[in-house]
Amino acid sequence: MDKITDKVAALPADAEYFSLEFFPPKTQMGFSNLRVRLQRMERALRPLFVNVTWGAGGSTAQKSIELAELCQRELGLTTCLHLTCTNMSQAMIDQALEDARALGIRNILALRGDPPRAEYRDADEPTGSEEFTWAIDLVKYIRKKYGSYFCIGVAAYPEGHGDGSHPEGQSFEHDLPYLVDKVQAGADFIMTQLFFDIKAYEKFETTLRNHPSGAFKTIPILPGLMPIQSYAMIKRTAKLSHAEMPEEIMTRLNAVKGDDEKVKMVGVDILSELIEQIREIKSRTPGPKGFHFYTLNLEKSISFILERTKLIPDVPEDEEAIVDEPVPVAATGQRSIPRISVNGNVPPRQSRSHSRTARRQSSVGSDPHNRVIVGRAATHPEWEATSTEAGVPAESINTRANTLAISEGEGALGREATWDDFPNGRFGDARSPAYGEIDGYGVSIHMSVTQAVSLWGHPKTASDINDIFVRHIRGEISAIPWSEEDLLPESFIIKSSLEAMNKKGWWTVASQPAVNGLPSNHATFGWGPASGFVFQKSFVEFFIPSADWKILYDKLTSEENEELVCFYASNANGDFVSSDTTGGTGRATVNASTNAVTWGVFPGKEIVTPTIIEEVSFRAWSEEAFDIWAEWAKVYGRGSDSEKLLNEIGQDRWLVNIIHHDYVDTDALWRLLTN
Ligand SMILES: Cc1cc2nc3c(=O)[nH]c(=O)nc-3n(C[C@H](O)[C@H](O)[C@H](O)COP(=O)(O)OP(=O)(O)OC[C@H]3O[C@@H](n4cnc5c(N)ncnc54)[C@H](O)[C@@H]3O)c2cc1C
Ligand SMILES: NC(=O)c1ccc[n+]([C@@H]2O[C@H](COP(=O)([O-])OP(=O)(O)OC[C@H]3O[C@@H](n4cnc5c(N)ncnc54)[C@H](O)[C@@H]3O)[C@@H](O)[C@H]2O)c1
Repeated sequence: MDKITDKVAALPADAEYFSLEFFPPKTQMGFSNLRVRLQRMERALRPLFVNVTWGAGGSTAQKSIELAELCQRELGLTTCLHLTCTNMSQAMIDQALEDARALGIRNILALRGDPPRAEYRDADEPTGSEEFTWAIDLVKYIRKKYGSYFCIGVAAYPEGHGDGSHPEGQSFEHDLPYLVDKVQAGADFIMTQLFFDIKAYEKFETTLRNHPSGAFKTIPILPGLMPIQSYAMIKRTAKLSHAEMPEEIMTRLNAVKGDDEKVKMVGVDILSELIEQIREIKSRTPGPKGFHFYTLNLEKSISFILERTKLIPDVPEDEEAIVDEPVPVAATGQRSIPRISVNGNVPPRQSRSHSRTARRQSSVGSDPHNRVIVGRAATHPEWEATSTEAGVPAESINTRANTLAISEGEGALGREATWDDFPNGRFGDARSPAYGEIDGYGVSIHMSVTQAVSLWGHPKTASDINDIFVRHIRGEISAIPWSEEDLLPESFIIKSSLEAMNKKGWWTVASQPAVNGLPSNHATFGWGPASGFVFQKSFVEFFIPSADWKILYDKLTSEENEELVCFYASNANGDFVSSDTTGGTGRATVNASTNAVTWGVFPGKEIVTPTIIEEVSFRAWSEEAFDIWAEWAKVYGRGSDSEKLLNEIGQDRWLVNIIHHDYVDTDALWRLLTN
């Protein structure tokens, strides 16, 4: 029984169940580490099913299928594959559905993805192919082609969908008729966008359940919930998802915002309370009650929340003795999809008890406040073993392990689970399964054509692009395709240097100024626990024309500078060069460098290094950074001047990241680059 609706129907009427969403990790090490994490989570948390995300436009197609294969076939988890339908060819959709079927996957979350860039879809399509403009087109297509083989889910938005699809603005009322259509076209269940505003959710579920069409009377509706992993992350994600953060929640988060560990703990409280409130709303409709969690590939917060709210189902006595026989899969990177029959030869799993009255009692309690051991060195068995497996020399891992402080604690997952303190952002820990993603939906400029054009116009020359970057530095436009937000206040002190770089066509996408020992409660630079001191090395990441890069490279590798800077650079063809690989200037080639560029010293703790720049994370990010040129180009019509310009520019640039080691001379990097 692998269709979600069959599994839900088999549950007792008072049962609760939940699903966990994962995205394909960005690095090989992340994938290996996710495998171990998934095994742990599946055994300890027992989700009814798991979701695997799909990069908009098919950007993660192969990796998503690989992860779905791991979940469904190796771990035997009921898996729901997300699939988008815009900005990709019908052949890709067909391939994904065939792959899913071959793997024994019976559930698809049918999504639109990014707003369609219409002219791109038609280009490589044979005439007579399907039109995919909205998610409903995919729902209909799957039903037409596969009948009832797949159980189909669709997305819904308690606070309205917010990408500018509706000229009237964003609201649930605008979306409602289209949601009715999606369900009437054959959707079997609904999963919602993340939200924190319980009133909005109450209105959403009540309106659906009482809708005169009767379309939503009994359909499973799974509210989407995102554990709060860090203050900056949740604010960014809520903004991207157009989810309102109620004042009461913000007040609680603001009170602890400088201290990541406290933010996570308050986050567990907030989510647990939200679940209680949802329970009250759901109690008005008979039948099992489901919850969906956006895990962002992280494990600790979610396990505390599930334990606290007693959502983890009990293990029925007759299942205690069952040993799951994993189905072998190919190693990561060597994709092999066994062509098995439609019904698959995957051993059926025993049904599990999801009754509210038969919940597992935690052996360790459920209060994270008592169980977080702060600041232990991250000699984490999971990281070490699997990172070595992923090809990283043990020696370099140990160096990292000694400097990285990951808070460990127990809980449903046991001592092996980790918080992954700083996985996100481009300069987080590339070994973490969660590294480098904010939603798991792949490369995207996260906006409609109309919004993109209103921000960036129709650039026709490189100097138009200089203007866009300069205006972002000045705060005159709120985003560039590589950075969806205004600059942080910390960038203000290097604004004139950044402006000077962008004016000469060195387009900056990220940076930080040097800091030499400011108090951890400093208004602009402070972070971490009280009474500490924080430090930063200056760095800047930017696109530079090939011709300029040749000159700058010589400068960086000159005798005068080579000991003072580290750099990483790559282009759209994947050529890579770094200060580790230069040789030639007297310095022997050394092991891959690891640059802690932000660190903090706190009473009673080892040094904490939240931001690290190294080759593996730079390479993973730079591939995406170049894809973003192509994403931006798609905003404009095929063959248009802007499209041509952006595609050409993407080809002629290098992306360079330069770190200056002299953090005491806070102006050193900027003198080097602007003189
Ligand atoms: C649970 C969940 C999981 C997700 N997973 C992924 C993922 O893995 N990968 C990814 O890239 N994205 C994912 N997304 C994001 C999703 O792709 C985007 O939100 C996308 O912009 C809309 O997708 P949809 O399926 O809701 O689209 P649709 O149902 O097509 O709706 C999009 C908007 O268009 C409107 N609309 C629909 N039909 C019409 C019509 N005929 N005429 C006019 N307006 C219409 C709707 O009201 C809505 O405002 C997910 C979202 C959710 C909630
Ligand atoms: N695709 C990915 O893998 C990925 C991963 C992480 C972040 N991002 C995106 O990249 C952006 C940066 O994320 P982050 O977490 O690494 O860093 P961040 O947003 O914390 O920014 C890092 C620093 O760069 C500065 N900065 C921002 N824009 C700049 C610009 N145009 N020029 C110079 N400096 C600038 C900021 O003020 C800040 O000091 C975000 O928009 C994020 O969504 C993408």
